[in-house]
Amino acid sequence: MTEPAPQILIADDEPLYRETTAEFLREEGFQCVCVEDANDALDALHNHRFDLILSDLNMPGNLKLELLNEGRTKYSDTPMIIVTGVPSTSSAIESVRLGVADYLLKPVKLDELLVAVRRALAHGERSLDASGPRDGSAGKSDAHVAGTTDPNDSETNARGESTEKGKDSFGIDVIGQSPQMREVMEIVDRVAASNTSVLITGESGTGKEVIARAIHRRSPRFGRPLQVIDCTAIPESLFESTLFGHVKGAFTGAVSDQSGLLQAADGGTAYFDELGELPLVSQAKLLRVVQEQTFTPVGRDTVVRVDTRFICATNRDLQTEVDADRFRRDLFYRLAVIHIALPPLRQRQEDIVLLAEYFLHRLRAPDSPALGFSDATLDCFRRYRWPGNIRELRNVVERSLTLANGQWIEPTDLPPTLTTAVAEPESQGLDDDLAEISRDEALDRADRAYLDVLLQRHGGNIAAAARQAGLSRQGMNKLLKRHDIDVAPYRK
Ligand SMILES: Nc1ncnc2c1ncn2[C@@H]1O[C@H](COP(=O)(O)OP(=O)(O)OP(=O)(O)O)[C@@H](O)[C@H]1O
Repeated sequence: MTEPAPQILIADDEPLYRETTAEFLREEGFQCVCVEDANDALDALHNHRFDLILSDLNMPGNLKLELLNEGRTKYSDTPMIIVTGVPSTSSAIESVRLGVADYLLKPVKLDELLVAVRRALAHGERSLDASGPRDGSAGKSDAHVAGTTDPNDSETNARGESTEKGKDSFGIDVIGQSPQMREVMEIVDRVAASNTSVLITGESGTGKEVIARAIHRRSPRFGRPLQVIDCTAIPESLFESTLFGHVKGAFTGAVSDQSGLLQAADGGTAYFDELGELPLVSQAKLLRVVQEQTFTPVGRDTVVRVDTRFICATNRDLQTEVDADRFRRDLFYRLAVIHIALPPLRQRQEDIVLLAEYFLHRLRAPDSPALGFSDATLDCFRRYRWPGNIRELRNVVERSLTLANGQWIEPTDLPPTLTTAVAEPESQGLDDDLAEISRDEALDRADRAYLDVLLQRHGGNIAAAARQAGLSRQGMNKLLKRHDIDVAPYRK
């Protein structure tokens, strides 16, 4: 017997969009019902069970996002995809808070829409079939949604996912159309369901955490926490108590029993950020957990068993670290079963403008005069080297939105360091003898020259330089260390 075609409710006040979407989805084997405003949509939902709601935001009867609110509360089993031509940060956040399956921007490419529809439907089925996520958020869909309740929430969200302060929490997970990113996403889709350890490498700001979250969201572990563990933030002496927990009195200052971060990741995913910075002593302790999925809290003599998937990230070349005996070979092989190498943004030309537009739509205040980027600005974006990668691009867009007072964001609205670097390629430290050196060396020189200009501009102020470069302070410190740059002379 053939399965009945999934039924989709399309709510949109643009007749052309509504009808072409319905026609396309019907050709793909779905049944569609079209309505032109939120009231009709709510009536339809009241009278009929749909498998998916595809809804515009700006349409009659939806001024206060009534359809979104009621759709997600009364009909929470029915996944919902928002397709909007007028995105706003608040509506995106509200959509994410309410657990929409996807938040797409018009014009939507039909193949993208199809992927989103299939994914939402698949998840909707899973939510109904399964007993539901262990945290009780049954019925909510995942797909492209980060599931963050508050963009500034630095603790854990409703599903127990740790979220990092200041991270992109709009809800869309991975933006990218370049062949490299398509390949990455294919791996993500293939590995998500398994328990295999994944190592993600790439320069700072290339989206390693975004990819880790994408894997977690597509895995059966979704609904359980994704616990972010920043290896640089744990002092060697506190590694065991932080990760494994301790009992009261185990050491001076242990005033009560405390469970560790790995306990919090039980059933879910542990994301070890900056793995390459982990001291050898701590590496040995981590190896045991990865191998045996057990650990002993400090001061206890019984072991605790956990069921955790390990995803690790680093911007170091771990193989080189292994060869130099700075990283344990056995741990490396355990953790790098699957290796995802994220290319720097400058090597994903197709994604630069896409991401810039994405951030513009996401960050733009409703009353901002800026509608888009001028051609000259897009040209700068394409030619710039983006040492801080996607994080830097996001910061540049955010800054330019604050400065822009016309319809188009112009190069004058961009940070001067960016326009200068684009205008004077020689200031990037590239010599005539380029052909004589390796590409890595050329990129290294450019990076050093960039840091030199940056530190001069900011008088050696690391925090300000990091902000400008779109790096975290820690990331900047690491970069300076890698290039052996002393900031003291810049401060004079
Ligand atoms: N493909 C993407 N689509 C949309 N946003 C992205 C993408 N990749 C990265 N970002 C955004 O760029 C910023 C940096 O991403 P992320 O923190 O994942 O990078 P990272 O490689 O883990 O950085 P670090 O090495 O410094 O920890 C975040 O705001 C993130 O949301």
